[in-house]
Amino acid sequence: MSERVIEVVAGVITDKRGRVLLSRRTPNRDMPGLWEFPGGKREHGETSEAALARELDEELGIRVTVGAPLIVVPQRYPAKRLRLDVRHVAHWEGVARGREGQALAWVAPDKLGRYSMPPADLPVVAALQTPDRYLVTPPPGDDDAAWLQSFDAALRRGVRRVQLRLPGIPGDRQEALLREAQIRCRLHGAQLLFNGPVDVALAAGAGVHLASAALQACTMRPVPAGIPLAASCHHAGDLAHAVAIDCDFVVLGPVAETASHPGEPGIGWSEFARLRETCALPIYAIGGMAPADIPEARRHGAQGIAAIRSLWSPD
Ligand SMILES: Nc1nc2c([nH]c(=O)n2[C@@H]2O[C@H](COP(=O)(O)OP(=O)(O)OP(=O)(O)O)[C@@H](O)[C@H]2O)c(=O)[nH]1
Ligand SMILES: [Mg+2]
Repeated sequence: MSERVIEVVAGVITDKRGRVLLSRRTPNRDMPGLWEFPGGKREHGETSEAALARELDEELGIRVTVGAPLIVVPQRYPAKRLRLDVRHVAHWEGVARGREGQALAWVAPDKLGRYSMPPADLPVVAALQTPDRYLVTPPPGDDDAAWLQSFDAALRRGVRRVQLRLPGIPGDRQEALLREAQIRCRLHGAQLLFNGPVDVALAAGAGVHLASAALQACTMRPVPAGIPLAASCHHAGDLAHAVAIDCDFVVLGPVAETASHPGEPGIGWSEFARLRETCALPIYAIGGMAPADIPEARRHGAQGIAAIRSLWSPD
């Protein structure tokens, strides 16, 4: 698809209580009735900051200082392509009101999911609500106690989402490690997803991470809503299938070359962003990724990074 990409900039405006401002699209525009982050199209020659300040004045009557970037979402809709550049608003002055007749709502971040929003906003909401890094566990070797100590250390360093992946480990040992990992995740308020049999994951109170073959074998969501479901994706077909079975998020890659597959180049950021356009899910970039890559990942529409080495034992 080669048609022009519409550049849109939107703001995350928060009040003193941490609530986020949403604005409702009016009946005379596309996607009427959906809630969105206030903002609009960047004009020719305008910087993103200037465009956002202008739009927020026109639409809400407030004067703003644009803050840190949150995420840039490349998104393809049936009749157009856009790049939604979302910025935090660092400071604002005035009284926000719907100057174009639109309804406004101040929404607590954990309630954003209750508002129907355009597909491009799903990754934005995920970026506000959920972790920017997803640890994939390395195999335990022959020392489970040492492995669990490293697991604890990763949680202490701030990991809050974990895929437990233990290839080649016998079932009973795997289940014991899963139980121990779940105890530790609960202590730290972290989310655990098991890359293994669904019944074993559910019995341990964990979510499910589907390897790409397991994803393709699923014809419907294998766990109830409320139990986290993720999948590993390598191409557009995987992403479409993940959407069809209603995954909560996915990982996509390899983006760069990895230590485990030397000599195999990754898909790179532009291909990542191209694949990202087609699907409205939070997507972690995997393959040679480290926390230092998170800003770049966010600029290409990723939720953040998924990694083994760099999140398990940082140098
Ligand atoms: N402002 C904003 N636009 C979004 C979001 N999500 C999203 O898909 N869009 C899409 O991005 C485009 C932005 O258009 P807009 O209608 O706000 O543009 P605008 O303020 O310049 O208005 P105008 O072109 O009607 O004068 C629309 O196609 C809109 O559906 C979002 O969170 N905020
Ligand atoms: Mg607008």
